[in-house]
Amino acid sequence: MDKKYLQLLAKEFPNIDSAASEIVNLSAIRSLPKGTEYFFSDMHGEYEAFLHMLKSASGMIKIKIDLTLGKTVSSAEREALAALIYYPDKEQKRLKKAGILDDEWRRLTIYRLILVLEAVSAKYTRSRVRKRIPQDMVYILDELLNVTDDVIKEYYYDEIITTILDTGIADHFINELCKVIQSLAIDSLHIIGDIFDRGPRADIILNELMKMHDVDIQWGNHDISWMGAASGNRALIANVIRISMRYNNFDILEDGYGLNLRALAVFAGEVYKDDDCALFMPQTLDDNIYDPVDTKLVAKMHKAITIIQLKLESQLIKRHPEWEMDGRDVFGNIDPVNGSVELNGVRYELLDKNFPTVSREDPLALTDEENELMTVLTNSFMHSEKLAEHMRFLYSNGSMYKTINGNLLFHGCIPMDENGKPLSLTIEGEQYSGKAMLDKLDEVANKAYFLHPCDEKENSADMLWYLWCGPNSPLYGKDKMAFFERYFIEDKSTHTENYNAYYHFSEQADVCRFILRMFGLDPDRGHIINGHVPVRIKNGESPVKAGGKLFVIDGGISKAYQKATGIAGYTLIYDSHSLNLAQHQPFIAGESEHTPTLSMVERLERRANISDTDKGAELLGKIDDLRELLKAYRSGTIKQKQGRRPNGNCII
Ligand SMILES: O=P(O)(O)OC[C@H]1O[C@](O)(COP(=O)(O)O)[C@@H](O)[C@@H]1O
Ligand SMILES: [Mn+2]
Repeated sequence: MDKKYLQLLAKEFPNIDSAASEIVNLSAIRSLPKGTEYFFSDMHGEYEAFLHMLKSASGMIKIKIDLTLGKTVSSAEREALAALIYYPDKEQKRLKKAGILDDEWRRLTIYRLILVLEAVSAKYTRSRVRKRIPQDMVYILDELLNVTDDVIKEYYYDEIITTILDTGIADHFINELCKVIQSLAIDSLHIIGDIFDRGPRADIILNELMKMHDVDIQWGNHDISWMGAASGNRALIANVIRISMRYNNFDILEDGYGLNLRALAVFAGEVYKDDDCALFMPQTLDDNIYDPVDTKLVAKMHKAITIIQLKLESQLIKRHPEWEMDGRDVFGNIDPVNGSVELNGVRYELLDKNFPTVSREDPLALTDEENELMTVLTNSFMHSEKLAEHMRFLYSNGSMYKTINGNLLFHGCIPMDENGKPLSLTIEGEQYSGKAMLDKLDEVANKAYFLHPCDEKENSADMLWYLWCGPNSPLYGKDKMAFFERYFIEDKSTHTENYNAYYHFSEQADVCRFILRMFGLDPDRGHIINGHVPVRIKNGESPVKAGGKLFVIDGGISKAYQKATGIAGYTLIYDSHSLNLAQHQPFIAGESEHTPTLSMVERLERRANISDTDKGAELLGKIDDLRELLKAYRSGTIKQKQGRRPNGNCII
């Protein structure tokens, strides 16, 4: 082994004792049960429902409460304890008002919470639990959790709880205990894309995700659209604003990201003064709390930004003939004077014929005012600190796909032709397909955001628009995005969007096995986990496909899609025994009981330990390195130093 590397390692483990004891530690960690992984997708800004899923660990905390206290505590009290764990601040305030918060309640509650904490932390190392506990509580909780003698334990508990009550810190202590339970219940979190759009506050979801210890994101088409907007792509800036207007979402833009929409309001109010913009009335799923805007004005803003988007999209399509998207150059084929468009050789009359900013000679050109407006909006996007912070997080914790613990995670599809062969895409002049396509697109996505202004940055950001809606985009996976047709054309046959052949082929286990192998995974053990396509349970569809090789977990957390799916989302939960699906019912704020229906989709042949996970393989690599270091110390190739390892040995 490289001597330089061993010398670096020797700085951390300066002698035989410290290296050997680290080997023992790591080996012990590898033999613990694997932590519980949670998979979510398609949250689409529904922060209240999603936060509830996080806080309750999608029903797993309630299960632990029932297992621990089911025999001695009534079901109403167990439910109340669950509500306290999920919303400790709010619940304590409510109980105080109701006059329930006395010392007896506090004593009982602390005792019960410690039992639940014991249950959720049972499979973690002591050091890992300590890391999740706030500094001022580490000592007390460590003591409480680790007394083993039952007689001493009872006495000890009483003593410590009495002191907590005497010193007046009980309410704070209860609060923190609840948060530690929440935090330990979810070991790692995988988000299979589409955090943004439709629902009210994707920014609040991101704030919450940024607090989690171990989270990864596989970008969805809606996330990439925001990433492209934040990279300065004007078509995508128009797109994210259009979708916000369509759902009457001002709070995320103005309150969440401080993006100023005044210029758009003024422009739309003037240009569409005498137009009621009836086709553009917003759908209101949730009221704006901070920025209520008159819906008639929203409709004007919605139309104004849609027209700009359509012009910019046609410009993009013309700039990139390699995308072969001429068929989507709708504004290139519009007759703004008599109000019609030609699509695939058929001329359609438009439902709205008022186009004050579109000229017959050059329908794709922005007017000076539109151009100015886009400059203002672009500046606003480029200067939002909060948006930049969220985007950096999406980049640092996100990617086009992820392989983890034998599974393959991506939002949309691996684009395929009618014969099930991976389709290729021209990127930077070269053809890519399958895994290589996703790897290349990951690189392009990074260049779009992180390069300084230059042609390469701009072309990369253009590619993010393609990823949003292009026919061979692995994040989109449909032949077209028919939003123009849905606004402007009555004939519903033009509204149809056809899914890529992947969605048909991936129902076959053999195809999934082929894809898993393409990503270097074991097809016997692995699964593909996708979002993007709402699973219509009420029409008899199942999220478990291809004989259990593929899970599609878009169950409609998004309110806009709950009518179609019949439920309110899924969580896939992968613990050391099995893979389970939690099926959620619509979330109603203020109601505490939202325990989902759990069903097991696969039982593991034997309990999985950390040694069976990617982390376990990483630790094994470390153990091998340390063994080499031991050899080097014993042979004298590297000299030992006295002293201990600088910062303890809390690897996991
Ligand atoms: O229902 P909405 O919000 O108008 O969105 C419809 C559009 O969203 C899409 O379904 C893409 O969004 P998803 O990735 O959430 O499916 C398009 O195919 C479709 O044109
Ligand atoms: Mn999607």
